[in-house]
Amino acid sequence: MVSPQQIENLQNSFERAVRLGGSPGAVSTSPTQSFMNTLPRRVSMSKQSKALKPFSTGDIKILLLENVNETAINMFKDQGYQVQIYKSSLPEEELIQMIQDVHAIGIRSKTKLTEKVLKHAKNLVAIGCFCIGTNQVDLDYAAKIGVAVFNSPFSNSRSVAELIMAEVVSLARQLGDRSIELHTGTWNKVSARCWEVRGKTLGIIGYGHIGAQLSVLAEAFGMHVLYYDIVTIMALGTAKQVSTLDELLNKADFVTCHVPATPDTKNLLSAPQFAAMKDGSYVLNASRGTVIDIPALVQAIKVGKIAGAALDVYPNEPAKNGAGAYNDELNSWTSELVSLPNVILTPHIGGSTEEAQSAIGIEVGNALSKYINEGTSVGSVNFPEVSLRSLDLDQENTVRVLYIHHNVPGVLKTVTNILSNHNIEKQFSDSTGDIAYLMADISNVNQSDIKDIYDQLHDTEYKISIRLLY
Ligand SMILES: NC(=O)c1ccc[n+]([C@@H]2O[C@H](COP(=O)([O-])OP(=O)(O)OC[C@H]3O[C@@H](n4cnc5c(N)ncnc54)[C@H](O)[C@@H]3O)[C@@H](O)[C@H]2O)c1
Ligand SMILES: O=C(O)CC[C@@H](O)C(=O)O
Repeated sequence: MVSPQQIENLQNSFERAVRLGGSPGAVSTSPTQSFMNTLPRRVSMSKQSKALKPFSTGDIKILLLENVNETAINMFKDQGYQVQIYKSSLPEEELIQMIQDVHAIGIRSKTKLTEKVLKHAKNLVAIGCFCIGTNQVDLDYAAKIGVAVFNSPFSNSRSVAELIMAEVVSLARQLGDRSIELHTGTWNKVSARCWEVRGKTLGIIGYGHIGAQLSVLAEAFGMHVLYYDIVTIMALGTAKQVSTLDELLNKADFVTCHVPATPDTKNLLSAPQFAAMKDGSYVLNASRGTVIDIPALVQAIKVGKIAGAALDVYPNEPAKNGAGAYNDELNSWTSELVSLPNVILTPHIGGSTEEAQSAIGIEVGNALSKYINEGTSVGSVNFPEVSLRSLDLDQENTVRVLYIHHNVPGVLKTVTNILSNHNIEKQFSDSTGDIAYLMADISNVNQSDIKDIYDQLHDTEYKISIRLLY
């Protein structure tokens, strides 16, 4: 039960935050309604935590592109952030304009956050990829300018695995072709080269979140599962890891790709790999468009080596939905591909289910909010993962220092010197490559000290960016 006194204490702490407003890098505000709604949960903890809610959240600008789910939109709006929403991605020039003054940007797989684009982001602290893949972001450059990138590593894995299973059955039964024929009035009741999947072998390239999930579903269909991965991974069920890609290609009836887009996976399946596959086998790709050499696949289908394919991803994909968007201008081989029999083409919908999108919205929305409000970088894909336990409610005049810097000797000594007039209650520092991130809670800080601390940290040689939260 929350006592009136407890609530009053909490409100007082926010009023104090409002009074501290105007310090560099952070201004304060009263708590938002959503935050107040969580009061009973927060204050019933045995040791009362002071949730940092340091900014004037009304000043935080978030740009959301590519139809990011409403779970995230609502979360940001509830916190009082200014949220700008677009259903599609933006052309580069427009993106450069829009990114200039936002504090966070949320994207999916289409928006390319290149060095050229990120150079124009003056206030950006975080990027949320509302998906699994992060190859659309220049992660190293983002880290170099102190921008943390978050994603949702497995919220849509099941959706992709289910789609692949559906496609395995559909390819085996030539379902796409039968459906198109009937839509145009042709009755074509055939069984030639239509198969059950029971007893057939599924070859999974990349046995991560999706590959492993798929393995379980395939075995439930009575399939044998082989997988190839660059690391040794424990098999689920009776699946077997093979030691070479060729072994998998030689033995599988269906080959499906679930690897990230990396230089090593570019054209992982090309003419030699199709040649190594069994006659009449099938190819599926719901990973990234660069993983399969599509012109080589077209050839392998034309000569009858490959009996069908299901593709969800392409080297170039349209920026938005619409008729005529998928054409030869986008990828020169489009007309040839669409004219082939038993080829299922989907518009990058592997992770597009209500369940997945809603879960991704919550996960990435939470990660961005925690990073903006508290500096917690846990889950970041390009940044040291740093977190400190919350401040206690009764910790007056405590400031959280977030200091991102180049990972060179002597920096911590300099920073500790600057903070040494105050009590460093706790601190945590970690580094990844050249980027290091220090989080420290310092107490006994008067309002008048804050600007001074900020200025001194700002003048340090190896700083990348600083935020002070209170
Ligand atoms: N179509 C969609 O809508 C959709 C949805 C989600 C994910 N994806 C894509 O699927 C990819 C895989 O997703 P995941 O969640 O399973 O990723 P994951 O990171 O959990 O698993 C990837 C696996 O691939 C392995 N791997 C990496 N390079 C390899 C190589 N050269 N050869 C063999 N194995 C290699 C890794 O060791 C890892 O086990 C993502 O990177 C993303 O690009 C697409
Ligand atoms: O939703 C998207 O745009 C991307 C889905 C998928 O490719 C992912 O990486 O999670």
